[in-house]
Amino acid sequence: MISSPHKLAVEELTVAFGHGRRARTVLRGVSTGVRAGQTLGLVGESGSGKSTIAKAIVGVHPARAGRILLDGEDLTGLRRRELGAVRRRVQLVSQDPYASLNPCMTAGEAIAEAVDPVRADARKHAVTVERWLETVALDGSAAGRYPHEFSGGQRQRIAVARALAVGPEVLVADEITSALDASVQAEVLNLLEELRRSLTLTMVFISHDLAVVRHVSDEVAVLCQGELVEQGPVRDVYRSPRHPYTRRLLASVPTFDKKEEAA
Ligand SMILES: Nc1ncnc2c1ncn2[C@@H]1O[C@H](COP(=O)(O)OP(=O)(O)OP(=O)(O)O)[C@@H](O)[C@H]1O
Repeated sequence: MISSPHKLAVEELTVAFGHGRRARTVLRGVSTGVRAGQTLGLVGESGSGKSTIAKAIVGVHPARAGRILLDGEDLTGLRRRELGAVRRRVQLVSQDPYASLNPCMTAGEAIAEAVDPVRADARKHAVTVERWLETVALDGSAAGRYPHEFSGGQRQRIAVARALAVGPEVLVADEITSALDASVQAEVLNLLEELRRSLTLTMVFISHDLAVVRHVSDEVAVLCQGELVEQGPVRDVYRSPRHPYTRRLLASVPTFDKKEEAA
């Protein structure tokens, strides 16, 4: 165990795809972290490696080098059997809820499976399923419907409910509102914020929308071509970015003038 101020820490993480001469390094020695109960915003242009970090954190992409620490415990070194329990403590919700929701499972079955992977019976877990659906402001009747029978915003709510039903300590939200209309986006974000507070979740919030990131995050980390160039309290980074890349990124959003940040 390593003592760290972070609930979740990423240390010198390198991720590459392919092998030999075809290998392509997508993340190069990235170090970042988020304190318990806080939200870390992760920003960077398209292709900078944000989703790759998210997937590496939940073990979808193996680390070529570096460590991912949860409460000081290195997840990259765990054996398969140990990994199962630990993985439940960190859940990923991504932009496309179809990626996290099985199209052949009803919302109720998906949530029941999250609660109890061994006996994923929606009827057995009906009360819990209904409670989770209500938590994300959906009607209990949603339990019997399939992902394609919901709107994009509703699907995203079910994906959030499914992830939270697992009982995670850390939620990694990867562009979860990008595909939604502005009004639905606000609803999902408000819901997420309420849940984060009530469940004292630690969150990694990935988005290309700098306004949304500023709204939800305590700290922000800036990724540029697979390298982390800056991290700090969100207000400081937005008000006085140190790295030229961060300055360029913020300058590309016209609403971020100094007056607004100073207010
Ligand atoms: N499974 C994969 N195999 C090969 N290359 C990949 C794979 N996944 C991602 N990449 C590459 O890694 C780089 C970073 O991709 P990633 O999806 O992490 O970026 P991102 O910052 O999340 O982008 P966006 O904002 O567009 O989602 C891209 O160049 C992408 O093509």
